[in-house]
Amino acid sequence: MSDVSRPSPAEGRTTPRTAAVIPAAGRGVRLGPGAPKALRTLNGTPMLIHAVRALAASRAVSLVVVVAPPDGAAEVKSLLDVHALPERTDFLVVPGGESRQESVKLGLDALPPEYDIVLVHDAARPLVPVDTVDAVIDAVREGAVAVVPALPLADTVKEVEPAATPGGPEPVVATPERARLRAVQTPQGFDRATLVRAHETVTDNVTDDASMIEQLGETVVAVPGHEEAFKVTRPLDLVLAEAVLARRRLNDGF
Ligand SMILES: Nc1ccn([C@@H]2O[C@H](COP(=O)(O)OP(=O)(O)OP(=O)(O)O)[C@@H](O)[C@H]2O)c(=O)n1
Ligand SMILES: C[C@](O)(CO)[C@H](O)COP(=O)(O)O
Repeated sequence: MSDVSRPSPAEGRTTPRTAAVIPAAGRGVRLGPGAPKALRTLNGTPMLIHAVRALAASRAVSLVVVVAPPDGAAEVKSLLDVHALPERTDFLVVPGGESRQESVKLGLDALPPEYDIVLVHDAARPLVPVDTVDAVIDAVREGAVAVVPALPLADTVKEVEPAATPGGPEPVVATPERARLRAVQTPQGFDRATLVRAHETVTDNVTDDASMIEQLGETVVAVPGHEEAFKVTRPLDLVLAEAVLARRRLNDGF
């Protein structure tokens, strides 16, 4: 295991530059038939635009790389052109791949050299609050090589064996201690060089980037996540996302 500390800004370096990679190339099979998930709308605005705005709301993020559905890069570029986005932020669009992991790698490959910190954020988590984004960036700036926002679980979790017949009962084999479990969200934040090394060396299919860092033997730390950073995965999540947006409009007074 290597040392997780890197020189921090306080130790004399200039503040490292931060870019965000937003994988948005998934189909959204669990959401049901329709356009690719990132292009479906919430309160009339594509989910991807909500996610881009959420990341660009952080003053630390100066570049957002959107990884578009493979045949949808032109459509994503025009969406970024027509929706209001902060002028201080640069945007790049690249076509994605077959898996989330491949899409993130394609986004990383497009990053200009001057970025030292990389956030990876699901387009499917359109409502992450800026405070959560900033908490992740701060933890990386303070020296962690990999940071995940995480929440305690409300349900008890069981480990099961596969069912003997599809849809049949699954034998329960273990009940992990819930107090030590966390549900992890995005954006996950990384020292860029470590994340690139992980994507170049880990060949297993994994469901998040931080687990690739764990496979390198590096330390991943968790910071508090946020309920509103939930992932839009199934149809009911769309209802929840619309409700969160309605509450925000009410709170903002318009
Ligand atoms: N080939 C892929 C697959 C997924 N993603 C992105 O990874 C994020 C998390 O994935 P998930 O929620 O599983 O999205 P989908 O793969 O679209 O969902 P499903 O598995 O239901 O098809 C999403 O923003 C999705 O667009 C991606 O960029 N490229
Ligand atoms: C990266 C992630 O959002 C962390 O919880 C999650 O693992 C993505 O999983 P998916 O099945 O690809 O949506």
